[in-house]
Amino acid sequence: MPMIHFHARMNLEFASGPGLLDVDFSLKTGSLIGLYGPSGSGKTTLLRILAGLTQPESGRIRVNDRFWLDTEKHINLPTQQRNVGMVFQDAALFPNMSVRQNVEFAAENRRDPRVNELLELAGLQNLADRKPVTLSGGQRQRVALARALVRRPQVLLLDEPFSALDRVTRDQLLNELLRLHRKFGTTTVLVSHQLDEIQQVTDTVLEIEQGKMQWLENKSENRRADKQSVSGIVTNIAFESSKVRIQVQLAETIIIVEQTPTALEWQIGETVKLNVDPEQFVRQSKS
Ligand SMILES: Nc1ncnc2c1ncn2[C@@H]1O[C@H](COP(=O)(O)OP(=O)(O)OP(=O)(O)O)[C@@H](O)[C@H]1O
Repeated sequence: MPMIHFHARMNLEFASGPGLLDVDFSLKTGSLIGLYGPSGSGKTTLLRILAGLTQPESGRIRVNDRFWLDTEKHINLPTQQRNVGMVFQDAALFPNMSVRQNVEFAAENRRDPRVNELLELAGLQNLADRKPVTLSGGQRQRVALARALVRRPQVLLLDEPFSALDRVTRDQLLNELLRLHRKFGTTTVLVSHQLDEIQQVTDTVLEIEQGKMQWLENKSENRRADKQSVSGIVTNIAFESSKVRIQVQLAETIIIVEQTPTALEWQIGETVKLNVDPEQFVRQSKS
């Protein structure tokens, strides 16, 4: 079965002091995995090692039959030869090029039919002639995703690509990511420090903390089971700059739910159902 094997050890300066990044995992080619962990735990470093942007003290990366890295044998393929696509939090698009030109520029051949296919799949046809400066953050990230996929990468690396976006846009883009993944089957690593974001697209989650890893598959099942559906009445809606704080009265508890203004569908006095996840809500006792 086509697999990716990754093993790397590297000394890092964590916030708490020096420590070792020590990661060893295998995944099936074509899978979508989440890489989850707190800030400074080693997620970006792991992606950089995969991409060939950082070299660990020791390690081995095998993608199907090809070694990208083998420190014992002094193999270390440069990034250009690793065939990875990358999307970061802030899409660095070429400002002087249109959306179409940005995607074409990344393609091996400007006339590759994949350019049009991706513009269409990412919902960018109507924006194809616009310059990045005229796009919203979500639209820019769509262009970045299309650009990363146009070269048919073997591995797609996504480093918190949607974390600067509002929740509604983020959810939309996560759905689009899932659709693109199902269509192309590109092996994808999605980094986030928000577990709920990752769990929207995959149950296969690698947790990394202070450079040490563990698989979270079972924990994610448990977390889902933890959620409870409860009914409550909306008792107050307060608009703040970029969000809405909605107060929902349950039997014994008042819960504050934060939403973006565009997602607001509730009215005061309405009975609503909440899927309660303790990490998503600020609980307040009834006074
Ligand atoms: N080349 C390096 N040498 C030594 N230490 C490093 C190196 N690169 C990063 N670090 C340190 O390793 C730790 C992990 O960094 P990394 O960027 O991988 O974390 P992260 O999990 O991606 O964090 P965030 O979610 O904030 O982006 C940090 O404390 C960082 O300062």
